[in-house]
Amino acid sequence: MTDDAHEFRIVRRGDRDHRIAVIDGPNMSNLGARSRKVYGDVGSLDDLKAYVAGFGERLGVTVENFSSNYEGAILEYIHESAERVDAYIVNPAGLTTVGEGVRHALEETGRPVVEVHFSNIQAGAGHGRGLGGGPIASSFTHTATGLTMGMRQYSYIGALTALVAALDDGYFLGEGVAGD
Ligand SMILES: O=C1C[C@@](O)(C(=O)O)C[C@@H](O)[C@@H]1O
Repeated sequence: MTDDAHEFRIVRRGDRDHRIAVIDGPNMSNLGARSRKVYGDVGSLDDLKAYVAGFGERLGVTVENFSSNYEGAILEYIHESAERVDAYIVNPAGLTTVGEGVRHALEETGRPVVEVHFSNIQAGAGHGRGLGGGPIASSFTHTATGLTMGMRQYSYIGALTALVAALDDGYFLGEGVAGD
């Protein structure tokens, strides 16, 4: 197969350069040294950031990466970025079950928020794409716009692609419902 066989063509219904913030929470800075079984072969958090930003470029949007091991730093980033970004993708990582402050800050931006995880955090113990120890309950999902998980780094690509389609779709984000 040629490289071309692995490319896919991107056709968007809009052409606006949306700005999408991708936030990685505590422990993601250690990505290169984490469990291969759960996190796959991404070499480092910087590699992940470059991969997601590069995909954003191909989609015609701007990806703004932010990561921190400190909850307060994540809160301050959300507060100061809310005016300029169109949507958030967040891997709450170590804050997944306890991140009420971050969840609330994201909710208060009024922007779409897609939660992402490498693993399927709801999978049972022994599931190939789960965390190993069995399911955990995210405190983010109940106010998120959407969720992608269980597909390692591709969860981010799924979130980004769906968000761009949604941002291009005036009905999705507006008051109206398609068909109104
Ligand atoms: O750090 C992480 C990463 C994670 O959010 C994931 O991407 O699968 C899953 C969380 O349970 C864990 O604490």
